[in-house]
Formats: sequence, structure tokens, C-alpha cells
Amino acid sequence: MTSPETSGPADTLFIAVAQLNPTVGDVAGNLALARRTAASARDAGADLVVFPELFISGYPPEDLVLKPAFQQACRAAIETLADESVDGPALLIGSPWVDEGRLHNSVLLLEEGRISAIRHKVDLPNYGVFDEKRVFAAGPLPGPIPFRGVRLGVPICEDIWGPDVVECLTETGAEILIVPNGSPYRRSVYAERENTVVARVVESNLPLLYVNQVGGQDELVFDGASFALNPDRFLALQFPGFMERVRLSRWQRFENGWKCLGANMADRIEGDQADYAACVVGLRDYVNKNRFPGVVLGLSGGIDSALVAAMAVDALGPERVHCIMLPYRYTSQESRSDAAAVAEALAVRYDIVPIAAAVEGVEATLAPLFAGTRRDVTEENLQSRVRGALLMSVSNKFGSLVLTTGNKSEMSTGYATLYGDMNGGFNPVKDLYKSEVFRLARLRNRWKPADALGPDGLVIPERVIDKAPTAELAEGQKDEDSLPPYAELDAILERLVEREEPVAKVITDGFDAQTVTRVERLLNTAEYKRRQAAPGVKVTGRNFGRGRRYPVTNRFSEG
Ligand SMILES: Nc1ncnc2c1ncn2[C@@H]1O[C@H](COP(=O)(O)OP(=O)(O)OC[C@H]2O[C@@H]([n+]3cccc(C(=O)O)c3)[C@H](O)[C@@H]2O)[C@@H](O)[C@H]1O
Ligand SMILES: Nc1ncnc2c1ncn2[C@@H]1O[C@H](COP(=O)(O)OP(=O)(O)OP(=O)(O)O)[C@@H](O)[C@H]1O
Ligand SMILES: NC(=O)CC[C@H](N)C(=O)O
Repeated sequence: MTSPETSGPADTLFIAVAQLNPTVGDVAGNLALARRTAASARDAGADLVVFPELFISGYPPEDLVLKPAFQQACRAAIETLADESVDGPALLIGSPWVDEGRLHNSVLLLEEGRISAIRHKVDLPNYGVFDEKRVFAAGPLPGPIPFRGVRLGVPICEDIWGPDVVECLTETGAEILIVPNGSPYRRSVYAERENTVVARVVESNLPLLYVNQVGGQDELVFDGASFALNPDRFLALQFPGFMERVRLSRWQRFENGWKCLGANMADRIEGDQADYAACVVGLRDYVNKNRFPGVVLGLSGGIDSALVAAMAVDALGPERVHCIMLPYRYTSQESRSDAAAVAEALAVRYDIVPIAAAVEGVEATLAPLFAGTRRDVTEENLQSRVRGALLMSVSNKFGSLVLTTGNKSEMSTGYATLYGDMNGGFNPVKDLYKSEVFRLARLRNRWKPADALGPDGLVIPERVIDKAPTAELAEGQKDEDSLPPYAELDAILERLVEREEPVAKVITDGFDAQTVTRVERLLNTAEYKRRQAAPGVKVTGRNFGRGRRYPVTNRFSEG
């Protein structure tokens, strides 16, 4: 342990890494969480506690941060924490900060009852899901922050994704790099972060502590997975993904510089497991941070609603999940028993609400208007719309949030009914293609996240996974009557959506020309539906929502 009185630069530092889940806009709650963390870090003997990016406001605060009252609330919270820092530990904490009339994304060092240093983010990300240039002004290139005789370089998140800020910090004498982050999960993120951090560590020859937030914020999920890398690229610290954790790390000065000696090593889940955990955390935080008592969903006996039900139970526990089977004349016996089997395996409340009277009532009401017309997709969609209306009524009556279940293949092609099965407030599988829904359902039958509240073992019966997908809106209907087989559809969509490949390239790579052209047309025309769709968890590099923003009115087509 070091203290300011033991003069001379410190040779050892105890740094508490606060991988926490703040809530956007909840300044009082975030302040309370920072205060509790500071108190327990003090008891553990920390010199310094490091919080993630913009901890006091929550990240990303979007246009909320433009409100002067919000800026003032964040500033007041920081000043309170600074006042309280008299007995230590020091806090390195992120907040929006107005400096000379410009609003910055900043980090502040609070110690000995005052704000002893402020640094502003230099590189404001403005691509993909990020819009920081819209709300923040860039800061000047920073110098290190002196702390107990040690020069701390504090680049903020995107500041390490290029070489300039770290180069400047190194040239001005930084000895340790400490990076507060608001870095959201996407499948490729671990490789991206590793490449970035290794590059900065090699260029600077400095150890780097990467502190990321955890938790869901609308469609983004932050995975945490904080870590420390020493100059020899040795991974000295690894926190788990998708859960809060606060631990002390020990840093030591050697002849050739500083090193992290921390021993907190956790397994970091990846691949499908990480996707599943992201969906669960995103759903849990959306429901809890928006203060819903629970969720309700239509359970059809199909795989999409079965997977959503499993995710909901893992997120919230069975007592907060209500599943309703809404059968009509096209609902098979198989679907009825499969839905019941899923509900039983998940131990959720399960009701059966037949929709015939409502569907037939609406049909009779419309009969004079529709006289002389043929039955078509209108009557099919009516079934979906009646289900949507009934689920929304349950939501109104009991306050539960309706979960909608359309996967990314359906969202891409418009294969869902507007104001029908698209009704709902949140969609945990929105960014998963149908082929991935199958994979995650199989995965959930043999594995669940460590903090999942659902039962172990088989929760989605094999038959639900193996049978041919159907909307059951007409006799004998199968999805593949209207859409290309999912394996082919998803491979084409992945190229058009995630990779933004030209149609001509997808065709020369061996996909059927007519199918590719049709899929491109469906993708373009369905934008109007996606604009009205509920938000859902982002897991890919490019999700519908913040990640891919196309015009609705759009005459361009490559086909
Ligand atoms: N550019 C635009 N901007 C704004 N609104 C626009 C629009 N173009 C059409 N519209 C409106 O949208 C309506 C058409 O959309 P909508 O009413 O949804 O109907 P529509 O897309 O014609 O039909 C729904 C499709 O989804 C399938 N489905 C439904 C339910 C579940 C599943 C499943 O397996 O999960 C599949 C169903 O088999 C059918 O192929 C038009 O009548 C018009 O009112
Ligand atoms: N009979 C039903 N009872 C309850 N909900 C239903 C029923 N049919 C459809 N739904 C709801 O509408 C959504 C769209 O379902 P649909 O069967 O049309 O296609 P799907 O995309 O294959 O979904 P799933 O795999 O869940 O069946 C379902 O996920 C479910 O939430
Ligand atoms: N908050 C940020 O600056 C995030 C941007 C960064 N490239 C990331 O996702 O990790």
C-alpha cells in the first residue's frame, strides 16, 4: 500500500477495476453505485478505483446529454464524489463535462476531496452504432495524469483504436495506460479488441488496463470482459463477460517499468455462448431498467417463440414470464403439445386462449366491405393481428412487456405481419438469423450462462427444433413455400447485410441469380417494416436499428 505521506513515487499501486452496469439517465443510482464501490474498494486497500466510460451518465447517453439539466446533474454527482474522496481511494470516473462552453466525454480523477485532473476524449467514434460527434466536442491531445508520483495515461475507449493518442501519452512520459471503455458486444469484438490493444502495448511498451462496462442499454449489450496486458503481452488480468465484477489488481514498478501482477483470471465465453448470454443480458436489463414486472409472449410451438421463452426465463426467472398459446383452426395438434412441453420444461405460467371468436368476429364485421373479394393474405394476417391485439391487451391489463419473436431472416425479408406478430416492446432474437436460432436452441439444451435463472437441461424439445418452420396461417403452410431454404437465405443475407457485398459478387460466388435478386428486393422493400419494429439485442457486426440505417423511400436496386 502507498499513501501520499510516504513521499516519493509509489512502487506499488492497488487499482480496483470496477466492471459495473450503470443505467443511462440514472445519475443518482450511478452515484450510489460508485459510492458503494468506493467504500468496498477502500476496505480492500485500493489506492485507485477505475470506472468505465461516462459512468455517471451511463453510456451511450445519446441526445439526453445535450440537456443542460442533465449535464448539471452529472457535474453535481462528480463534485459530491470528489468531496467524499477525502479518505480515499482516489476515483478515476467518466462523466459528460462542460469546459469553456464545450461539452466533452471526459474522465476525472477525484482524490483528497477535490477534482485533481480532467482529460477529454479525443477520438469521438462516429460510425456503426456510434454518434459521438453529434453530441460531444473532441478534446486536445492529452498528457499523462500524475498520481502518487506515477504518470497515468488515460485514453478513453476509441482513443486507443488509432495510434495517435497513445503515442502522445507515451512521448509525454506515461508509465501505465488506463482505458475506461463503453465497448458494446459484437461477435468479432474479442479479436478486434485484442488486435487493437496489442498494437498499442507494443508501440508504447507500456502495460494497459482495459475497463469495460457491462449490461444492456436498449439494443446494445456491453460485455465487460475487462483485462490487463503487460508490455511483454502477458495477459495479467481477465474478467468474465456479461457480469458485474469489482476486484483489486496489484501493479508494481520494476527497473524497466510497471507491470500488473493481478491474478484475477476468469473464463471469457465466446461464439454462440456469448451470443446467447448477450441476448439474455440485453433482455434482462431492458425489462428491469424500464421497470416492467415481467414479460408476456405468444408461444406457438415453433422454435422462435420457444427460444425467446427460454431466454426470458434465463433473464428473469420463470415467475416473471407468461406464455400464451393462441390457437386457431390451422394450429396443429403437434404445435399445441410442443408449446405445452416448452412451457412445462421452463416452468412458466401457460394459458391457452383460442382466437376463433375474435377472428370470425372481425371477418364478419369486414364482410360487407370485402364483399366480392377473394380470401388472401389479408385473412392470414388477421390471425396474426388478433394475436397481437390480445397480447397487447394482456400487457395493458397486467403491465407485462410483450416480447416479439421475429428473427433476422424474417426482419430482412418482411416475413412478419405489421401490427400482428411484430407487436411488442422488445425482441431478444432480432439480430439472429433463423439458422442461428436453431444453433442457439440446441446450445441452450446443453448449456446456460452462469447467472441464468432458468432450469438446466433440455428445455426446447427436439421436435420443436427438427420440424419444418411454419407460420400456420393457412392449411399446410411452410415458410419454405414463400422463402428460399433458410440455409441459402441466411448465407445470402449475411453477404448483403453484414458484408454489404455487391449482388453481382454474391452471384459469381455461386448463389442462384434469381434467388439473390429476389432476396435483395425483399430486403429493400421491407425497410418500412423494420422502421416500425421493436428494438432488439445486437450481436452481429451490423444490426437493423443503429447498425444499419437505410432510407425507407428508396428506388435503388442492384438487381
Ligand atoms: N413503403 C411502405 N411504407 C409504409 N407502409 C407500407 C409500405 N408498403 C406497404 N405498407 C403497408 O404494409 C402492409 C403490408 O404489410 P403486412 O400487413 O405486414 O402484410 P404482408 O407483408 O403483405 O404480409 C405478411 C407476410 O408475413 C408472413 N408472416 C406473417 C406472420 C408471421 C410469419 C412468420 O412466419 O413469422 C410470417 C405472411 O405469410 C405474409 O407473407 C400494406 O398493406 C401497407 O399498409
Ligand atoms: N398459435 C399461436 N399461439 C401463440 N402465439 C403464436 C401462435 N402463432 C404465432 N404466434 C406468435 O407469432 C409469432 C410468429 O409466429 P409464426 O408461427 O407465424 O412464425 P415463426 O416465425 O416460425 O415463429 P415460431 O417459430 O415461434 O412459430 C410466434 O413466434 C408467436 O409469438
Ligand atoms: N465508446 C467507444 O468509444 C467505443 C468505440 C470502440 N471502437 C469500441 O467499440 O470498442
